[in-house]
Amino acid sequence: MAHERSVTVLEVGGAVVDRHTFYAGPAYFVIEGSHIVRHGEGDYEPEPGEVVVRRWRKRDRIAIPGLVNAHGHAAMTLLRGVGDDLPLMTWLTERIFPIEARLTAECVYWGTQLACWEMLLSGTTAYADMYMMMDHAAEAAAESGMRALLSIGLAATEADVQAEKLEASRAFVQAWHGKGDGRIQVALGPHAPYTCPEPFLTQVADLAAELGVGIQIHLSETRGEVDQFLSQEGLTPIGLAERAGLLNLPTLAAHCVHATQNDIEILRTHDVRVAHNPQSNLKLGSGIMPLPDMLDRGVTVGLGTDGAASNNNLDMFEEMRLAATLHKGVREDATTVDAATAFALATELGARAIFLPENHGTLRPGAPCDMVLLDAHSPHFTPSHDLLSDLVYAAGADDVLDVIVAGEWVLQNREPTALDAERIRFEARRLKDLLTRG
Ligand SMILES: CSC[C@H]1O[C@@H](n2cnc3c(O)ncnc32)[C@H](O)[C@@H]1O
Ligand SMILES: [Zn+2]
Repeated sequence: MAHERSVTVLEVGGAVVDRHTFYAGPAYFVIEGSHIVRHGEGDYEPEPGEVVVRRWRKRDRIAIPGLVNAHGHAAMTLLRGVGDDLPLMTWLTERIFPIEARLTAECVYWGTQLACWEMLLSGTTAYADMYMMMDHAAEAAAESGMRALLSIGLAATEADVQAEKLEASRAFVQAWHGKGDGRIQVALGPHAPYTCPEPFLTQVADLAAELGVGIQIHLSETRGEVDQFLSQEGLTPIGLAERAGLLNLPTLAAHCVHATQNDIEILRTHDVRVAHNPQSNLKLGSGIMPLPDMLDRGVTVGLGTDGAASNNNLDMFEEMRLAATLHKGVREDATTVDAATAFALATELGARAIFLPENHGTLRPGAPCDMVLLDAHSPHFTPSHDLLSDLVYAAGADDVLDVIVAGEWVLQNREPTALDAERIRFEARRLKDLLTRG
């Protein structure tokens, strides 16, 4: 007799398992605990030993893997609309840093809850976040049910402040790495070479090696940054990060807009993961990252929104579509970054970029059940010639109805199950008034 296993069966009207495998019509998934064990076309047929304990009938839904936001600053949702239409350095130093100096722990907590709510509503199940007062961000992330890679953003030029920040990062790793049934992961977060002197970057690398965690950093975001390092150090910011020893750790580098061909070789050699943030880079006037070159050279790239004050939303459907269209225009070649590639950037490759294990960002057997259910009756899927095309070029956040993470429903009919949307709205408005008063 076959060993009995309790399973949940989910029946859907269509599904994308990964960029290569999809069902244009009825399909089913068999879920055991938090993981997918198999999927198939049509109606569910039990296999020996399977005891169906729950059956979710969702033939009016299309299942896709949860989207992965590979770079952001979650609590900046409270700063949405602050300093629009300015270049990065003016935006940061004249508008963002002064208002961030007024942020409190409750701003970070409610700003992160607001970000999680917004991300769930647009089909994101995992995200990377670098910010301040991160214990409060971690608490909010854990409560949301999402997966998150979290880092305290480190920016310090004085030795005593640097030492203090390193100790805070050590404590944060000890408190949160692996928490929430493994959904919360921690990395060290040196903000950028222009806010962290090289010896400090090396200290961060040494601490990451000691603690067994990775790194998130901003690199080569603007031409001005690259020119500054070339003239002062004779190296690009990516070259400097390599010299400082950072790239020997698992590293997630945000932006890399002005990466040179030599920089791309450095990224490839060290298997650095890159977060491409096309909307933020355009809005801040930073430029366009050489995505096709990176992909051709085998660099792992994910997509990110960056913070809500430079995007100005956290919608990964928009990033996916922009990544697919922007580079076609730049190269004057409609075959560049096709729909399957754009979809992979927002799912499977994004998961690799933020160091999630094998199979994350897919609905393959063995993958965690991190799934988004879209409205199959939406005009965007009516009629459907090609599901991947519909997802990348037509669909949007409004098509998201339900979100499941690790087999648990975290959004049901567009209502979060673990977050209190009304309270988040109330607190966000109250805190905005506090932040901007007198
Ligand atoms: C020290 S916590 C993180 C820090 O990063 C700032 N930030 C937000 N967006 C960007 C960006 O595109 N480039 C560089 N820094 C950015 C954020 O405001 C925090 O101060
Ligand atoms: Zn950033």
